[in-house]
Amino acid sequence: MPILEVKNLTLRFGGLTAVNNLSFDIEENSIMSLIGPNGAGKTSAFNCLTGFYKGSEGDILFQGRTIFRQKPYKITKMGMARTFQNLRLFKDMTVLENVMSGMHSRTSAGVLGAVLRLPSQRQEEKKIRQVSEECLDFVGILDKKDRLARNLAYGDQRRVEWARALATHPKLILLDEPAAGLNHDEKDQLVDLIHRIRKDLGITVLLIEHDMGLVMKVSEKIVVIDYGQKIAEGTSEEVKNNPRVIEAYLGKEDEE
Ligand SMILES: Nc1ncnc2c1ncn2[C@@H]1O[C@H](COP(=O)(O)OP(=O)(O)OP(=O)(O)O)[C@@H](O)[C@H]1O
Repeated sequence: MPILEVKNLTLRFGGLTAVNNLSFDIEENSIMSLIGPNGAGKTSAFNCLTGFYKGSEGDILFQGRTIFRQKPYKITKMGMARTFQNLRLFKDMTVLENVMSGMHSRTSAGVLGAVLRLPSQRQEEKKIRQVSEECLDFVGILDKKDRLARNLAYGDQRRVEWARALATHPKLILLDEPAAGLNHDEKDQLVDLIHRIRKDLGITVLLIEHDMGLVMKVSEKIVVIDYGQKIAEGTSEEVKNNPRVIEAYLGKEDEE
């Protein structure tokens, strides 16, 4: 059963059509990648899925319910989490505080409880801390939880972002270029992490990624877009040998 159904999604910026009549499904508990040359519309499509951009036309169903043009926090609450191409950490907060901050959209004790430090609030805070530590352990940086985010190496800062997204207990996680800036070993660890996110946590993964080695290693399905339109869809083998995909990539390289 698909966890996400994108139906004829179109996004226009004035005269420019960034996403053009795009349709695809993501099966529950699978790993899928959205790829395409620079400027193909991948991030724009991601932003529509997560509510950061409001699509112009089409529909997006998450677990059978429409999320088209919904607010980002509502979509997070429904069980979709994302990371960003550019890190968005609170650099002067600790690693643990950064992860805990991601869970506040899901708390229930309310503002009054927070101000008065009611027992219910303290209980909830304890739970948030525990889950955040579990997520930091999962991504392999629990030992760095009390360090300021700004003092972490770049690869570890990326891990904080992943932990923060995982802490919201998503059903679907969207990773926007998770391998960008990582070294060879870190990329290998990322491949392992993506597999564990699906296998151990039962979370469906959608990624945008330029690193084709990584995409080919983890994806069960790949959707390729160019100029906002889907040009191919299939397994790594199918996509790799598709003449339209080869042309889209080589054509763009020639232009550069
Ligand atoms: N906020 C915006 N306003 C106007 N045009 C935009 C906006 N965001 C993206 N675009 C345009 O939409 C098109 C698709 O851009 P997008 O960033 O989605 O591509 P991409 O596939 O994610 O590229 P990359 O791989 O380089 O990140 C581009 O032509 C881009 O210039």
